[in-house]
Amino acid sequence: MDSYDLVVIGSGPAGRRAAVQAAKLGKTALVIDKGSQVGGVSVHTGTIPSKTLRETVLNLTGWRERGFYGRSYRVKHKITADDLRARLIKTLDYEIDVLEWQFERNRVDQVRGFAHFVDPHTIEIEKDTGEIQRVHAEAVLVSVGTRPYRPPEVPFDGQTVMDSDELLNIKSIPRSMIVVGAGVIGIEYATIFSALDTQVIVVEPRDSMLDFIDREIRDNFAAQLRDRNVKLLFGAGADKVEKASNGKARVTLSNGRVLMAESVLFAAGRQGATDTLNLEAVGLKADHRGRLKVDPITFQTDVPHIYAAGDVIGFPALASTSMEQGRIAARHAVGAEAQEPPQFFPYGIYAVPEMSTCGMTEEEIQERGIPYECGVAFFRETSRGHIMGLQNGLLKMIFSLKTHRLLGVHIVGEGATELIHIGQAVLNLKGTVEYFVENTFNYPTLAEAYKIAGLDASNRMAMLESADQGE
Ligand SMILES: Cc1cc2nc3c(=O)[nH]c(=O)nc-3n(C[C@H](O)[C@H](O)[C@H](O)COP(=O)(O)OP(=O)(O)OC[C@H]3O[C@@H](n4cnc5c(N)ncnc54)[C@H](O)[C@@H]3O)c2cc1C
Ligand SMILES: NC(=O)c1ccc[n+]([C@@H]2O[C@H](COP(=O)([O-])OP(=O)(O)OC[C@H]3O[C@@H](n4cnc5c(N)ncnc54)[C@H](O)[C@@H]3O)[C@@H](O)[C@H]2O)c1
Repeated sequence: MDSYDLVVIGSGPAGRRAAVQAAKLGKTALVIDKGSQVGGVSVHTGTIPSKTLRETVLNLTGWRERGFYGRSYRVKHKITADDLRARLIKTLDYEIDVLEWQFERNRVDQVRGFAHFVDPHTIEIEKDTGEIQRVHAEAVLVSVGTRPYRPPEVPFDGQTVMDSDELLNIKSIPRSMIVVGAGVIGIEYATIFSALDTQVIVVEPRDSMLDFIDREIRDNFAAQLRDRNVKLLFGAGADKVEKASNGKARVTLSNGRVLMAESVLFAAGRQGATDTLNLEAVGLKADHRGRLKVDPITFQTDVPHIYAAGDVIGFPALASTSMEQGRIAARHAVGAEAQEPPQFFPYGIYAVPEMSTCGMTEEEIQERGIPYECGVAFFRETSRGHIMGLQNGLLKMIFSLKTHRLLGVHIVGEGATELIHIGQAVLNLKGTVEYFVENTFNYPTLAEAYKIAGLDASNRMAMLESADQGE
């Protein structure tokens, strides 16, 4: 039986970072994945396909140019599902090639097959060929990720009623779509399809969406969606999803309302892929959503040499954070020094328009009773915004009145997911409003919005401080 310092189950962002990190430290590492190619959900059905699809849609529709040329401007008329897939295939091939090469040059071994535990140090792999292989592991990283939640009563058929994996293989672009669930997946795809002129209705049982985002940013985002006729139906969930005799999909809401559309995207959450790991053999148990509990600093499960990282441990369930978790877990597993995960990480929502956030929202700051002031800049105030024809886009920063430190940065609009990193750096380096006031930014750029928002906040903070001194 082959023996490894680290055996990784799942080749998504957490698994691959962990394996490469262990190999860089001179350890032997094996990655097992049941998929036919490396990369995990991130490469095959999640992050990369959805972001490639978004980019294709923005390019082919001419979305970014409509501020200048009007809402009817199109780069390509009659966009087809094949148009959307063409770029996807090329991008995925490239991603897989890069990953394969990374494993090769770092001497990370790979096996394709289903893995499950036999005992705490032995893992059995069932290969496609039917062959069974067992390996010994000094340490194990469980990074098996999640799969879409598919209730048995929903009649999934991959075309009329689909989950987010199946959406990537649609034969034609639907004229209308009901999106069940206003989580990140639902909202990203709802807005991407709306940009393709699909009439979209979003259904969500809660009274609002994406509550972890600052309310002012969420409200601005929702107003932009409503302005282009995306229907946001909150406060009633989908009770029943059916295929009607006319070939369309029918969704009955918990308040009795009935909706009909050409297609339904069912995006009501995801389920950890732990059910086939035979966790009983190692004395571990997943929760009702298939997730594993870990130590938040070391990523050890209750069995010290078995680690878990990535979506299988739950929030924040991002490719970005999964990679860092995997790296930290691998360092700890092989006895190398590992830093704690950083306090502030960014969250990027690649909707149309995009949003990004880092640090505390205004609501959280109010709850904690911290005295604060906000600074806001609209992209249309920047020269770069004029050049790009931007009519929307907003950057908001929140500062402590006492220490002047940046507490949170929140952006909606073009480039939000790139711009956020300036705010993230200042946050993690404990910077203050003075950083934005005293530094020069490239001109013309959208990053200038930081300067404008910093000045906005600083002016009001100075006013409040001079009033306090006068009292
Ligand atoms: C539609 C969508 C869009 C997303 N967009 C973004 C985004 O823009 N930005 C972002 O940061 N994140 C995004 N995410 C989240 C991101 O994809 C995940 O956070 C990330 O993929 C999690 O990585 P992971 O390492 O946990 O493993 P995953 O990527 O989930 O991969 C797990 C792997 O484990 C394998 N596996 C499972 N069970 C077994 C077994 N028993 N034996 C062998 N192999 C097994 C699977 O085949 C799979 O390859 C998105 C997700 C989805 C679904
Ligand atoms: N850009 C990104 O970073 C990105 C993009 C996509 C996904 N992700 C990750 O993937 C994970 C999963 O995303 P998700 O959107 O599937 O899950 P989610 O759990 O965040 O959202 C599911 C939504 O469906 C709703 N819902 C549940 N039952 C419903 C019903 N019967 N009718 C209507 N709505 C219902 C829930 O209230 C919830 O709002 C997230 O945690 C996210 O971190 C990240």
